[in-house]
Amino acid sequence: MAPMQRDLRLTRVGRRYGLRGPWVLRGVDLTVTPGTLTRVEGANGTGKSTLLRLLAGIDAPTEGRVTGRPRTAYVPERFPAALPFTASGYLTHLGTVHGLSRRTAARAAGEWLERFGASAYAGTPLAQLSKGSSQKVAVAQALLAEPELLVLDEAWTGLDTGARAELERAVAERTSAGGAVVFVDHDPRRLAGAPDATYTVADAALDRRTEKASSAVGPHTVVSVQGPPGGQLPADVTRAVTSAEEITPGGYRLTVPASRSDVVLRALLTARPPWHVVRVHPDDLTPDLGGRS
Ligand SMILES: Nc1ncnc2c1ncn2[C@@H]1O[C@H](COP(=O)(O)OP(=O)(O)OP(=O)(O)O)[C@@H](O)[C@H]1O
Repeated sequence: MAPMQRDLRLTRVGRRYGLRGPWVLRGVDLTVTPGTLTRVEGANGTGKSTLLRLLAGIDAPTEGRVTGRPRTAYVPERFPAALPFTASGYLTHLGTVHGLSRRTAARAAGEWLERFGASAYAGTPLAQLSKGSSQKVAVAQALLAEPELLVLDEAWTGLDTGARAELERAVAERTSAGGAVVFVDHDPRRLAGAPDATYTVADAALDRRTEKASSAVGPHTVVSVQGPPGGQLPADVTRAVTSAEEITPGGYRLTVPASRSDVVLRALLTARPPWHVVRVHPDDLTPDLGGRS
């Protein structure tokens, strides 16, 4: 499956509804990088869904530019359930729209319904599904597309515990595969600690929370690795490290928060081809940036 190729970028983006409507968003600059997870927060009615629709490409800005559009899938806050399809018929249809053969699409539809514990409703017309079950179909249609960018607007709402966990897993799979995920969720514990960036929408603007603060302090480990000259570090590694310094062609010195060293080592060793881990040692030289170590 193809990773996202380049950054999606909003430049001085503004959106208002109607000619004289108030600016819901104005002067928004935002870059979404391949392999990253981005959280968007904000009080009710501040413009989170508006921002997500712009990112998903289903709405256009009133002013400003959007560049680098990846292949995108979107789970809207409200899923249009009144379509004349069964759950599996709908997913299979969408799979073929995404270029899958009918047979492959039907198999993928079945697999996603099973992952979300919705196999029993495969043959049920969408209009007869409960809210939670139709939410599972909304999520499955987005994941089925194996998108480069996945945009989730309150996608966990209405899902049962098992399906909620499954969606968190699917998000991690997308970012590991080099895709990007942007989400809004009212539960602050949703994917806590995982986002690479968190933005708050307020007063039509976007504030970036100082992120990676927790990774800049505390104990670090230095990992020396060797890959092929010109080889790209796996996306999971780039996401987790505090710094990556190329010392020789293909030879990197990675400074990794100790809490993430397992993740980094696993990603290096399971990469194809795997990276050679030359040395792992605690870093005594990392400046203490205010945290106690
Ligand atoms: N299609 C539309 N037409 C007119 N106004 C709209 C439209 N969509 C959103 N708005 C207005 O834009 C503002 C921001 O709405 P938006 O749905 O983006 O906020 P939100 O932060 O997602 O809200 P919530 O947390 O309640 O879902 C609101 O004042 C809303 O009424």
